[in-house]
Amino acid sequence: MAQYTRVSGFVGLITLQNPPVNALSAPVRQGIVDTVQRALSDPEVKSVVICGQNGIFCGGADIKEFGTDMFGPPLIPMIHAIEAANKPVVAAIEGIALGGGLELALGCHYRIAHSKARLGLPEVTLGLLPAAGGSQRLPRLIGVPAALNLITTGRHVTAAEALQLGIVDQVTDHNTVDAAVKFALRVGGQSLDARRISTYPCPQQPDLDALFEDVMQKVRQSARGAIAPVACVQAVRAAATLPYTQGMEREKELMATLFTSGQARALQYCFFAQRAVGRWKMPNGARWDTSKPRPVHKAAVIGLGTMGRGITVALAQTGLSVIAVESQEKQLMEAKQAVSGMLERGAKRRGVAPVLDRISYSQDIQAVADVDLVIEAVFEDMALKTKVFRQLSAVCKPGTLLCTNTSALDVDQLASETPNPELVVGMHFFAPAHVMKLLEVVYGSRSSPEAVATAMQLGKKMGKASVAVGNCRGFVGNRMLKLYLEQASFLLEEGATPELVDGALEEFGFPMGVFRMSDLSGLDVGWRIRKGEGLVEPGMASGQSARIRQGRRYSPLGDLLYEQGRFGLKTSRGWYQYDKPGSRVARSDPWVHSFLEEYRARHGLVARNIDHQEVLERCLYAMINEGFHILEDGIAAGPEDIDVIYVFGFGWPRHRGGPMFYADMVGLAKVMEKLEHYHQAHPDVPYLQPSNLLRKLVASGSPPIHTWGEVIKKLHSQL
Ligand SMILES: CCCCCCCC/C=C\C/C=C/C(=O)SCCNC(=O)CCNC(=O)[C@H](O)C(C)(C)COP(=O)(O)OP(=O)(O)OC[C@H]1O[C@@H](n2cnc3c(N)ncnc32)[C@H](O)[C@@H]1OP(=O)(O)O
Repeated sequence: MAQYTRVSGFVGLITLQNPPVNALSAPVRQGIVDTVQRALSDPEVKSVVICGQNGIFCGGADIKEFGTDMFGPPLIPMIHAIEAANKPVVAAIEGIALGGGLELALGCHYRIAHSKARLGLPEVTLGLLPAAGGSQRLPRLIGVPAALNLITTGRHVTAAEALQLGIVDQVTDHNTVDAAVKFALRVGGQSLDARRISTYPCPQQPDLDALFEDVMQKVRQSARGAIAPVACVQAVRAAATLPYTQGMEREKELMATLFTSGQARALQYCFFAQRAVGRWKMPNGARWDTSKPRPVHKAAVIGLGTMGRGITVALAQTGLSVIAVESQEKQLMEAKQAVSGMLERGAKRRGVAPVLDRISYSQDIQAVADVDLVIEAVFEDMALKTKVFRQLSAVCKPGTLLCTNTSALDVDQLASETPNPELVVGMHFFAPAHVMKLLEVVYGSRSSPEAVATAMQLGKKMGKASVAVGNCRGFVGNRMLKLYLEQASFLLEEGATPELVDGALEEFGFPMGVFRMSDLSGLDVGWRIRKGEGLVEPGMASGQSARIRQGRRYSPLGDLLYEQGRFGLKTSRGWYQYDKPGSRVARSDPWVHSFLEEYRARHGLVARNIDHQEVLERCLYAMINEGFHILEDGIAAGPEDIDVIYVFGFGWPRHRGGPMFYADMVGLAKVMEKLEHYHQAHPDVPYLQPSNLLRKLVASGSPPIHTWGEVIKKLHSQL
């Protein structure tokens, strides 16, 4: 919908009306076409202003329309008609002008933005390109390098940067629509010959071929297999080398490939999944819209190891007062220095002042007496955490929320150590906690809806994708990861090398393969977790029972490397070798290859050829199958929760949507059949057996992912 009014006697004012972001749905496009026509045919009207209602210009094409039978007037002719108009059209940009919204503004003859507005062409993040002329107009307006930067990254720019780049003509701190109307009155009747961007030649660029070659190489490298960034470069190249009409043809051609691609579907799914996880619900019926979060002004962090330091930084950067507690003096001093460094570097990057004075440090847990929320981040040991929770219960004011940053331990057990278990939740951050965008908010069986709502809201304020999950060993992320890691080790036993496994996973789109990741996080970390699970005993790694533990297949390879002091990056030896401790450049290590050969010989294992496909199927399908168990158990409320966790916390390539979306894309029947095949080949790996839910979904004809909830509900009602 678009409203039309005549203002100041001579200006036709068109207001886009489609809350919340005035997306260009079919009725909005129809409204624009009709109102522009009306303004142009009214002899009293000398100029036109286009704005959006509620202080928002336009959030772009309506993403919900993609993948449906689109009707209504198409964007390109609509924007052409505006550009071709014989009366000046001014875009009054408040709030946002994104995607098709900015393309609409680029079709106008002038653009005036409010100083707080943000502009951008984020189509690439949805697996698309700015195909309503944006890829052809923007380079003509601001030059090839700047346009390439904006279009291939999808980043938003401030009004100030937009003015500097030449995207907007004027920035105002006052009422943007009033400023635009005034401007429109002034330019009414002036020639528009120099105002139609499509008629501009693209600004000359020395050595265009070298520029595009360089950009293409960089884009391909960072895209990790995503096709949209590459298509964006190709479209801008068309703008730089072809006349406008031919450039538009190329834009259309490239868009046609992207529009129906699986990657675009995956990225658009991620967009909505990211928003859906905010609408959390618990199995007991508590939900986001009926649970009120408590205000949190002052927080405490207990334990200043790597995680505690990152959490302290994240809280302080969110504007909270933080009390950081560490009982060991030396550790406290080191932490203070490290936290200050992180805050200073972060502030420098963002061009703001560091917030060092928001944090006070103490060795004494009594210092947390008046905080609203505590995040415990001590060593991953139940006895130690229990002790801390008992102390906190004695020290904190009534009603303080007690959160644990455990990555796997039982939140209910910790809650049972306190007189108010309803105030206990898990807040599972991912390292480095001030950088990584994921937070698992773990509710226990007695966590109150208010406690969950508070942790979720705090996570959102910290800029994290926060996902509410149930309590079980490893929660969602680590529970699935365990099987992925195990399969990777089994593949080494069967004949693969770390390079082969990592190569397959990196080709799939992970930023690093499982063994490079293990070297980075430290083989000692994995060893300690397995020890905590009773899987590791000294000497056991090479004994008779080495490859069967707790009644099922086990690979002691990681333990053997640990016993050799190969902890990964920190010791410059792990699954790979590194030039020096901390170096990130992984080089193949012949020692590891001989070690694997000797290991196989010792255990009578015959190496066979393993290809990339098997690596992907074994590692990913095992993890996906566990995802179905998690849904069945009600630990995650829906597949979106699992997918957001994997995309934001585990480097799952966003253009593949997350593990559960990927399973849907591959086909549930195929995933099930492969799991059955691998389970038959490895009967000592029980988790390769397809889950009930997967079987049920396949039996119901593999319904699309957004309807799995109904099958899950039915399954629960039968239990
Ligand atoms: C064969 C070829 C066929 C060719 C067909 C051609 C058609 C296309 C032609 C041209 C290309 C143009 C493409 C585009 O424009 S793609 C869209 C580009 N725009 C964006 O990517 C913006 C996406 N939105 C955001 O980034 C943010 O939502 C925000 C910054 C606008 C606002 O952020 P915030 O205030 O944090 O609110 P939410 O993110 O929570 O959003 C609120 C609510 O609004 C929904 N929403 C947002 N943007 C859109 C949109 N563009 N379309 C539909 N819905 C949108 C969002 O989903 C939230 O709702 P909820 O999911 O129900 O919570």
